[in-house]
Amino acid sequence: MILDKVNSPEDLKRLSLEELLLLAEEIRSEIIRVTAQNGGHLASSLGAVELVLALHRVFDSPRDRILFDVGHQAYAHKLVTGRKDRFHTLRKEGGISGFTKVSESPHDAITAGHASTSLANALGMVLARDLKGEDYHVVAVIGDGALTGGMALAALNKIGELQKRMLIVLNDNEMSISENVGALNKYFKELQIRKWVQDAEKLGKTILERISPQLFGLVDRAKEAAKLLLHQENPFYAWGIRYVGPVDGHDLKGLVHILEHLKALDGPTLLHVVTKKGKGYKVAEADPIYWHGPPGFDPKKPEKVSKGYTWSQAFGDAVTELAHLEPRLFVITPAMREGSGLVRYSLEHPERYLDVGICEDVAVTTAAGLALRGMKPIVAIYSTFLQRAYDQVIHDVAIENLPVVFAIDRAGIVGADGATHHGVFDIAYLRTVPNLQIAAPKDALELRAMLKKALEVGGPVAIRYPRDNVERAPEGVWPEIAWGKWEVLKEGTEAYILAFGKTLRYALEAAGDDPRVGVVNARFLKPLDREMLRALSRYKLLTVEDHQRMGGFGSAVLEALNEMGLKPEVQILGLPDRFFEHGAIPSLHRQAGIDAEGIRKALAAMGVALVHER
Ligand SMILES: CC(=O)c1sc(CCOP(=O)(O)OP(=O)(O)O)c(C)[n+]1Cc1cnc(C)nc1N
Ligand SMILES: [Mg+2]
Repeated sequence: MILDKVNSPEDLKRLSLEELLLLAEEIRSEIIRVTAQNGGHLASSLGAVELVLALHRVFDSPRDRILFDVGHQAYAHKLVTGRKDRFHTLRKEGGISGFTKVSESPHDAITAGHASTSLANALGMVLARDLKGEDYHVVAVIGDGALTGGMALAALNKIGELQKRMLIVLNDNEMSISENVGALNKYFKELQIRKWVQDAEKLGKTILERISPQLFGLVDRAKEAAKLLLHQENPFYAWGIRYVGPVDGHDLKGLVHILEHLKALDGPTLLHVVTKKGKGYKVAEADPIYWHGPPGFDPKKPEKVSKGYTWSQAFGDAVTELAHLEPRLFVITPAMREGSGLVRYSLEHPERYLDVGICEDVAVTTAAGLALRGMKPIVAIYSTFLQRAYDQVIHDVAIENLPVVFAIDRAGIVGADGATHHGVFDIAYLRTVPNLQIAAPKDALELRAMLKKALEVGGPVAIRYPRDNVERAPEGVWPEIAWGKWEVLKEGTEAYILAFGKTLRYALEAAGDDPRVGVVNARFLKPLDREMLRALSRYKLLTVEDHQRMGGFGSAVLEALNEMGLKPEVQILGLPDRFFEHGAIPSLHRQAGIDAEGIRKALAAMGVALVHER
C-alpha cells in the first residue's frame, strides 16, 4: 500500500502523480473501513480526499498552516499527517478526535467542531505572521455550508480590507448537512453553470478562429466585457478578494497545478472548488444527507440503520401536530433539519418552516421578529450551537419578554462528537436571563405537554432534552402540566434526589425500592418549585444533572434555599469543571459521577448507604 509509505505530508512530495491517485483510493477505502466500524462524518471526508492531498502536496504543513472549517471533513488530512496507525480509534474514548484538534497534532491548525471559525482564525494567523516578520502560508478550507455562517462572512469583509496574503479554499458540494441554503449558494450554482458555459466557449472559440478571425475578435471583445460584468457581480470582488474558479475539486493534477500558481500570489485569494459529497462511495454520493454522519454500517452492504425513536423525532412529531392546532406556530432551524427531527414538519408546513443556514444568531433574532409581529416561533437548536446566539437570546428576545420557544436538543453529554458538541453549558448561560423560563421533560408525553403550554406562557421558554431514545407518545395526546411544579415519583424517609432531565433515570435506578430515598422529577428549573423545595428541606437533598456542576440546576437549588433561609444538607452532582472529550455517553456519565453508581456513592457519603443488587 502506498499509504504505508506516507508518514507525513513530506512523503507526498516524493510520490508520482499516478501514485497520488492510487493513494487517494487507498485513503477512501480506509475512511470507509473505519467509519463503518466507528461511525463518523463519512460523506464530507470522502468528498475532500483529492483536495487534502493536493494541499499537502503543494504546501508544507506544519510550517504552512492548513485550517479545516468544522474539521469534520479532515479524515484524509489525519491519515497523511502521521495518524494512520491510530485512525481506527477515531471518535472512540481515548482515541483521535473526529474533528481537527490542536492538542492532537502539530498539523491541526485549529480545534474545530463548530462551523465558520476558520476565516477569523486564519486572519489572526496572518496578522501574527506579518507582525513577527515570519514567512509561511495560511490556507483555510471552508465548506459552502460553513460559509453561510455570519462569522465567516464578517471575516471575509475584514480579510478583503486588510489584503493580507492568504488562500481560502471554498469546498462547494452544494450541501450543508441538508441541501445548502442561501443566496450565495444559488450564486455558486450559477457560477458552475457558467463554468459549463466557459468550457463551451472554449470549444466555440476554436471553431470560430478557424472560420473568421474578424468575427472571433468581435465576439472576444464582447466576451471580455461580459466577463468584467460577471466579475464585478462576483461578491468576492466586492470583498476585495481575488476569486478563482469554479474548478473540479476531484481533479488532483489540476488542483496541484492551480495551487502551485496561487501559492505565489500576494493578497487574499479564494479558490472555489466543486466537489461531490460522498465521492467514491455510491450510497454516500446518492444520499449525502444520511451518509453525512452515519453510525456504524456494513461496508460491503451499506444500509441505513434506524437509531430507534429519539427525542428529536418526538419533538418533530409534536410540533408537526401542534402546527395544525396553532396557525401562528413557526419553526426555525439553523441548518439542522434532520438532526432536530424536522423533516416531517418541513414537508407538512413548508410555509411555516425556515432553515436559515449555519447561523444560530440569525435564527434567534428572526424568531424575535416573528414574535414581534404576532407569530409563535420555535427555534429548534442544539444546546452547543445555541452558544452562538447568547446575546440574541438576551437582547432580542428576553428583554421584551417575547414568546419564543427554544427547543434545545442534544442537551447534556452527546458522546462521540466530543467537547465541541456536548451541550453542558445551557442551564448556566440561560438561567441568569430574566423572563426566560427553563424546563426539562422526563418523557415524550411531558415534552408534548411542555411545548403546548410554552406557546401559551407568553414569554420566552427553553425546553431542553438529551441525545437519546425515548418511548413514543401517542399522537393527539396533549397532557395538562402544572407549570412550574415538580413531581414526586418516589417518597423517601431520609433523603430526596432532585433529578433534572435525563438523570431522572439514574436517580430511580439508584433509589431502587429503598424506603429511605425519595426521587423528584425536578422538571422546572426556572421557575423552581420553591414550595416543594421548602417542604423537602427537612430531608437530605441530592441534586443531579447532565450539565456542568457550576451554575447548573444544583446551583439554582442552593441559591433558592439560601434566599428562603433554609439550610438542609445538600450535595450537587454535575460535570466537574473540565471539558469532556469524545466517548460513549454512559462511560462519560460514569466518569462524571452522575450515573446511578455516582448517585449511590454521593448518598453513602451523606450517610444514606443504599443496599443494591449488583
Ligand atoms: C459536524 C457538524 O456538527 C456539522 S457539519 C455541518 C454542515 C457543514 O457544511 P459544509 O458545507 O461546511 O461541509 P460539508 O459537510 O463538507 O458539506 C453542520 C451544519 N454541522 C452542525 C453545526 C451547526 N452549527 C454550528 C455553529 N456548527 C456546526 N458544526
Ligand atoms: Mg458543503
